[in-house]
Formats: sequence, C-alpha cells, structure tokens
Amino acid sequence: MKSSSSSTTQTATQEKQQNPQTKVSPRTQTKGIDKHIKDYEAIIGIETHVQLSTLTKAFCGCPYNYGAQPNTSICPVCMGLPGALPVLNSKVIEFAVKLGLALNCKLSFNSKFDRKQYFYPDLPKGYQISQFDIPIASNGYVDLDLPVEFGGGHRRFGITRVHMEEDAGKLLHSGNGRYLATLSHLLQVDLNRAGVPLLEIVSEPDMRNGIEAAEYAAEIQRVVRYLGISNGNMQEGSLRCDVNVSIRPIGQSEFGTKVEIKNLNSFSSVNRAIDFEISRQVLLHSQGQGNSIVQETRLWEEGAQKTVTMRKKEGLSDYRYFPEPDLPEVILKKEYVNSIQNSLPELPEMKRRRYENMGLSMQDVLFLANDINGADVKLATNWIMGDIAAYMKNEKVSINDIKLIPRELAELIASIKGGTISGKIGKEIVDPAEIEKMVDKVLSENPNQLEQYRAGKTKIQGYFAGQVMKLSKGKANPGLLNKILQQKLNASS
Ligand SMILES: Nc1ncnc2c1ncn2[C@@H]1O[C@H](COP(=O)(O)OP(=O)(O)OP(=O)(O)O)[C@@H](O)[C@H]1O
Ligand SMILES: [Mg+2]
Ligand SMILES: [Mg+2]
Repeated sequence: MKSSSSSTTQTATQEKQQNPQTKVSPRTQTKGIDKHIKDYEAIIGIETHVQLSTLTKAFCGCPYNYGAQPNTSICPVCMGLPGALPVLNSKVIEFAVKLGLALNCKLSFNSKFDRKQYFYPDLPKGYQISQFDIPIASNGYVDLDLPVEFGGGHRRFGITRVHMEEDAGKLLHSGNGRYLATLSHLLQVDLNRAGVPLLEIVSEPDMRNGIEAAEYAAEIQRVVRYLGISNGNMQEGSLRCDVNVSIRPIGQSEFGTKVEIKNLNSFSSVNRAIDFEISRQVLLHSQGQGNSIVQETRLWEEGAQKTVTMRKKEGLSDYRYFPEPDLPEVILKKEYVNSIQNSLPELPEMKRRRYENMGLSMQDVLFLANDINGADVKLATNWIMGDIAAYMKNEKVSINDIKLIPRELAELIASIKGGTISGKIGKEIVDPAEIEKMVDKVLSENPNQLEQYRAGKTKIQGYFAGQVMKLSKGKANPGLLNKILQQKLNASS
C-alpha cells in the first residue's frame, strides 16, 4: 500500500514481501554448499552513495533533473573543459554536516577536497573531486532494530567515514557490449549527472548476513529522507549501495579477501546478492580454491540472480590522489555546526525509542517509524475520540475489546491521507451505526423478501446484503454489513 509513496520508507522485509518476482533462490545456483556454509562466517561492509537533492550541482550552477534529455544540463565546469573553475555549493557542506551529525560522527573542522584520478568515458575531467585523507565526518554509528520475523534484535553498525564528492556522467550503450565500446556498438555519454553532489558513507565491516546489510541500507535511506537531503530512491540511483563481502573460516580472526558488488537497486537485491556471493565464496573455499577469490568488483545480475566479474579493483595508489588546487579548504565554525545540530529533525532511531516507550510492540514501532511522518497524531486522535469512541459506546465495549490494533489504525489514516481511500469510506469501515440504518431501511422496504427469509429461505440474505451495498454506493464494509444484517435477521425471526 505504501511502497509507491516517495515519502515513505520500508524495511527490507516489507519490500521483499511486495516483490514476489524475487523468489528465485540464488542458492540453487550453488548447490551442495549447505553442508559447508556453517563452517564460515561472512564479513560485510557497505559503501553508500547518496545523491543530494540540492537545487544545483556541487561546483557549478547547473540544475539536475532525473530523466531530463541527455546533455541538456551541462556547462564548462561539469563538462571538465580546460580552464573552467569549480565553485563549491554551500548546501553540500550543510547536508554533509547534517548527515555526519545524524550518523553520530566526529566532524572535521578543517577538511579539504582531493582529486581521485582514473580514466573512464563518463568522467570528462579524468579525475573525480572527492575527499581522501580528511573526510568531513568519521567514526560514527547507526542503530537499528531488525524486524521481528528475523528474530528481532538491536544492532549498532559502525560508520567509518562520510565524505563529499561529485557524481560522474552516465554511459548509454547500444548493442551487445556491456562495459566497453567495441567497434560494432555505440557508446554515448550523458553528462547531466556529472558534478551532481554525493555523500559517500563507508560502513565498518560490521554486518554478518544479507538481512543485516539490507536493514542497514534501509536505515540509511530513512535517515537521509528524514533529514530531507536526498530522495533516497534506489531505482533512480539516488541511493547506491556497493556491498563488500568476504568469508573466513569460523575461529579465524583475520579477514578474507573482499569482493565488491555493484548494481544493487533494491534492498532485496542487496540481500540476495550477498547470499549468492557468500555461497560462491564458500564453495570455492571448501573446494580448496580459496586463492581464486580475488579483490575485484563484481556486478549483480538481477535476471540471472548471480554476481559476475566486472573489473579488477584498482589499488589505492593507482588513483594518485592529491589535494584539489582549485578549491579552498573547508572550515567549519562551531556556531555553524551548533545551528545545524539544533535544526535536526527527530530521526528514525529517536522515533523508534519514543514509540517503544509508549508501550507499542516492536512490530508497530518499526511500522510507524518507517514513515517519515509516522502516524498523523491529530488525525489519529480525531478517529479515536470520534468514530472509535462512538462505536465503543454503541457496542458497549472498551478499547481493549475492539479488534483495531495501532498498526491498522495507522494504515487506515495513511491511506486516507495519501488519498488511496476517501475519508468517507474510511469512516464507514468503522462506523456500524450508518450501516445499521441502511440495513433497517432495506429490511423495512422489502417485507415480502423478509417473509420468505422467515419461512426458511435463508439464501435471501445475500439479496439484502446486495441492497444495502447498493444503498451505500459500495462503501459499506462487507464484513460489518453481514454481521449487522445477520444480527437484525436473527432478531426479527
Ligand atoms: N575483508 C573485508 N570483508 C568485507 N568487507 C570489508 C573488508 N575489508 C573492508 N571491508 C569494507 O569494504 C568497504 C571499503 O570501502 P572503501 O570506500 O574504504 O574502499 P574501496 O571500496 O576500496 O574504495 P572505492 O571507494 O574506490 O570503491 C568498507 O565498507 C569496509 O568496511
Ligand atoms: Mg568501493
Ligand atoms: Mg568507497
């Protein structure tokens, strides 16, 4: 119900339930490993790129709109033309400080930009402006609660660093070649995205399975949405998670060789790609071929449900990082940081603890905290004091007797707010008084049919139900309608 709303986040589990096409088990591709898998432990760390929703790019005045015609939002700076000079967009700093604080990081009051050099057709300058040895934020953590269906449990995952950088352009391939242009196929470059600001969040290698990784990604999405610094949309690439996976035999303290996986555009692909990769590595290891696990970037193929080699990973020294000479140092003032700290909204973890303290079940807590707005408190109060109180009075029951649970009320209110159902329909779902009136009307207007019913033709109940439904213009809740109708018929015979 809520997955299409951009203001709504979901847990990795909820997403999985909504994607029935994701049923293929990656395990089927690596049969025979089940007996080995318990002998190994997986180590997972995640790099997340968050595309910032600033009005203009990081170092020039071009706007960025996803889906715009290729190369319609470019200028000499983001095209990397010789002599063009970057000017930093101050919103990038503000958003970076917000995220750094939200992820409980230590801020660097003096940081700088560096050039990370590599050749790729989507990078016209031949280098990416990034931050190397002094990231704007580091040493933080994120807290989350695993969904109840996975045994629940609180987790804290370390955040190594958060740094600012610019995005590259996009390559458009036509023909069969996947990564590089061949003579027989055309490679086009769209530079609209070049220079769009990103924050890269690097986690500590603290996750141990696909579920923890997917829940971590979902929490990062919630945090950036709560902060209002990104739309966090994975399908559009505004939130990109690269997962690093290695395995080690249980009991070994040093880490194994890590493999980086890209092209994960949903939480469930994060989960499934990790499952697959763990199986692949365990299989190799258990067959004595551990050496063939090399440090590389692999690509998740959604169709085939497997990871394939993309490229060998560059070593750090290959990038030849050096300080960006065209941009000044980034100096943060205490007052500036304080004012941002004071303007932070309530974050998902705070909201979860608040709801938990109100006595809600963890399932309800997670459901409510997934939504940026939570349940609308005012609407919820109106419902409880209005229609629900009236229903309780009418039925002479207490709040403990009615079957409405907090999550259902929140779902109902969210549907009304989101326009999925109208307030009128919403009302009739829990307002038996109106249905009762309509039932009375139908019964009194159909004395002959009522007579037949009393004479034993109980099938005619369906006819009455149909008439009431018609009278309500289809808005009566069928369950409630039948219950009331049954009561009335019993009373009259
Ligand atoms: N042995 C390991 N197994 C699994 N994950 C690891 C291991 N060692 C490091 N990691 C994780 O891999 C990620 C490395 O990210 P980082 O950005 O530091 O480097 P990179 O991927 O080599 O660089 P680049 O930004 O160029 O992709 C981190 O999240 C870290 O926790
Ligand atoms: Mg990486
Ligand atoms: Mg990285």
